[in-house]
Order: sequence, then structure tokens, then C-alpha cells
Amino acid sequence: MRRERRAAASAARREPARLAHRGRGARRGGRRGAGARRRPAAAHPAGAARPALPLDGGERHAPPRRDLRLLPAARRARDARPGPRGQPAAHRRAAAARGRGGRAVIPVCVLTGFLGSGKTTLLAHLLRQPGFARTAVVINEFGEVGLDHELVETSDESFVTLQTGCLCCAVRGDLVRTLDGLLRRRDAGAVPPFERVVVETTGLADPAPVLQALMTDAAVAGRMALAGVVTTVDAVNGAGTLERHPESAKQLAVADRLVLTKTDLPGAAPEALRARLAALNPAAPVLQADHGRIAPERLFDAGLPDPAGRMPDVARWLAAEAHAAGPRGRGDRHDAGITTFCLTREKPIRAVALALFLEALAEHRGADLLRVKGLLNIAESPERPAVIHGVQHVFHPPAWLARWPSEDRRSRLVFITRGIPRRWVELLLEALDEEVALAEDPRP
Ligand SMILES: Nc1nc2c(ncn2[C@@H]2O[C@H](COP(=O)(O)OP(=O)(O)OP(=O)(O)O)[C@@H](O)[C@H]2O)c(=O)[nH]1
Repeated sequence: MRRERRAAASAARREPARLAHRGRGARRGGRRGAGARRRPAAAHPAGAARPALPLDGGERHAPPRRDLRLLPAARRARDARPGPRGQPAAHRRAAAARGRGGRAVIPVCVLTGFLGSGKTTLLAHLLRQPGFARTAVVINEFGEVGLDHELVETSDESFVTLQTGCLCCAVRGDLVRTLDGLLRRRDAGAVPPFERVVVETTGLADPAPVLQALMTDAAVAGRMALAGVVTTVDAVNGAGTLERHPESAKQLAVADRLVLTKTDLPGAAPEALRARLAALNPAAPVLQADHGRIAPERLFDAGLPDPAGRMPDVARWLAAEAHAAGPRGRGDRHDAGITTFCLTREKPIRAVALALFLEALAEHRGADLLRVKGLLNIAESPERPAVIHGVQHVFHPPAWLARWPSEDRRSRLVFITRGIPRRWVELLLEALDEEVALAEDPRP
């Protein structure tokens, strides 16, 4: 830990100047921001080497890098100005809630779960519901001859597209190309004008690269946004699968909703399994589907922030209390090597310290960061909290809420990790915060 502190401290001494330059470089146009000069992070499991700097939104081909400290203030100033054609502020806000080219952002839901756990059955049922019309489904099948797509019947307004190959290995390229192709075909009128996308992963897929691709890739980030992760779990085989296959634990740990299937079968032990699930993922509601039958609105309303910063229910999304207290009020939990915990801080976090903290986490323990969600009190933006969301080495662009959702202005950071000790994370944040404070005010 001492070595970690030293590395963090020396990084902190270098960083404030770098971040201060970033805004100026961007204004000159074309000059690469300071983040672009840093050494690249190790290649992550999706196969692409990406710098770990999290707070610039991860859009490597995006317009000028933004200084985290300037962003809310700049937005406030912009909101206060009359619009280009004198539109009222509400109209401009509505326009901002739309993606590239003024088009609505399309939510993408990820449906995962171990082999045979009932994903396709669930999907087939959903697609027969009127409330689930206008859905494009991307089914990833491993191997050349897959059958899942044959099993899913759709209405005229929905359709299934097939992607072969392993999502874990080829996600950055293949999934993003598939989604981008879907958007083009939608724009050209070649497919029905879908309003949501469901990506069904293969039962063996590690969901993290799928989530990363949806959160950051420039090709889809402007028009599509991750809207939630649903994981099916078989009530008969789920516990055994958890013992034998670590990827199953990961699928369950990152879920926003868990769906128990096959509870009608002899040998189903839903109550014992529920206890396991509550330990692995205390925040996700556990629903039940009988041969896929479940109300669609219960599944895909996870309330993730969208790119325009809209946040239907940030408290529910964060579920900080559930992560902090757990099913038996014990705090951290361990199951299948997965640890979840919530850090809570009264003192606002300096923007630079946060950027360094997330970067250090991603660089040093990125592979074990299954999911990080946070509602943060940033020292430079006390009235507008930042919402962050990360998976492994990649972080979603921070969403700045217009106001605090409640009286509680503490920063809350929820971690779902593979064995990262809570104390290590706490010390890292403390060390960086102290160092940044020292660098900003070096008086003894
Ligand atoms: N009895 C019962 N069988 C179910 C239920 N849900 C799914 N099944 C059956 O379980 C088997 C596997 O379901 P699928 O929907 O194909 O599972 P999957 O997760 O898509 O499977 P992979 O594509 O192999 O990963 C099928 O025979 C389904 O009919 C349920 O609630 N009860």
C-alpha cells in the first residue's frame, strides 16, 4: 500500500497542471489534450488498449476534451444565455436530451445469464407484448450454427439480427459495427424505426466488455445508451453454476435486475438462491419469470443516467444503502470472490483528486472493477452532483444533475469488485485527496 500511496502522490503532483492545461489546449483547437499524452493503459480484455482517463467520457474521437471543473459552470452560463434563435431554455434543454442530429437517444438493454438459464425464452415472451414493440434484438450466438434467433418470433415492428462469434473477444468491433449498421438501416428506412435495442449475450459471455462498448464507443455513444442489465438465473442449476463458473457470478453481480427462471421445476430452490443473489448483488431486485412470462416494464426501468444527464431515479439506480448495509447489515460481502461495498464521504471531492482516483483504480485494478457507480459532491460544483458509472477500465461520461435528488449531499460510491479490498480503495482516495490539497495549497 505504501508503494501505491507513493505512486498516487507523485501522480497527483503532476496532474493538476495537466488538467489545467487541458481546457486551454482544447480551445486552441486540434491540439491534443494532456490526457492524450499519458502512457496507455494495458490492453483490457476486450482487446483494445485505451487510456484509462475516465472523466472525459472515453470518446476518443470526440470533440475537445473538457475540464471537469469547468463543465457545470459552463453549462450554467450557457443555460442562462438566450438560445441562438431565442428558444426558451426549456426547448434548449429538450434539444440537449436528444442525441446527435437532434434524434432521441435509443436505450440499449443487455440481457445476459448463463447457458440455458432462460434468456431466449424471456425475450420471446417480451417480444410478443404490445408494450415491447419497436424493439431491435441483437442475438449473439457462439459458433456458426446458432438456433436462438429461430426461436424468437417478432411482430412487424420488431426484428432480430444475429451476430456470431464471441462477444467477449470481438465486442468492440463487432457489436459496435452491428449497432452502427442498425442505426444506418433505421435512418435509411430499411428496418422498422425501433425505439429500443436488446442485446442478448451468449451464456458464456463476460458482460463487462459489452457494457464498456455501449458506454463509450464513439460510433454509438451519441445515439444509443446503456439502459440496464438484466440477468436470468436458473432456479434449479443456478447455485451449482455459480460454484463452477466464475463468469456466472460476474453476470449476476453487474445486473440491475435479476430474473429467476424455472421455479416451476422439481429441484428448484428459489429461496436458497435468493439469499445467494442478495449476497452477490444486494441492490438488484430479484424478479421471477414463469416460462419467460414477466411484465416488460419491470425489467428495463433500471434508471441509468442517459447521455443528456436525465436520471429517472438516481437513488434507486445507485442503491447505495443496499450496498452499504447488505442483507444482514454487515457491510462488505464476499461470494465467488466478489466484494461489494459503498464509500460515503461528507467532504466534497476535488475534481482533480477524483480524476486521479478513478484513473489509478482503472490502471491498477481495472480488470477487477466489475462496476462502479457514484453520486458525487465535487468541490468545484457543490450544487450540481456528478453521476459516474464505470465498468472495468472504462467510465461513462459523467452526468451532471441539475440539483441534488435529496437533502443528502454526501458523495456515495458503490463498488462491485472481484476481491478489491475496501480499505485499499479508501486509502487511495484519501491519499490522492491529501496530495491534491497539498499541491493546491503547499503552505505548511
Ligand atoms: N420449466 C421451465 N422451463 C423453462 C423456463 N424458462 C426457460 N425454460 C426452458 O429452458 C430451456 C433453455 O431456455 P433458453 O431460453 O433457451 O435459455 P438461454 O439462456 O437462451 O440458453 P442459451 O442460449 O443456451 O444460453 C428451454 O428448453 C426453455 O423452454 C421456465 O420458467 N420453466
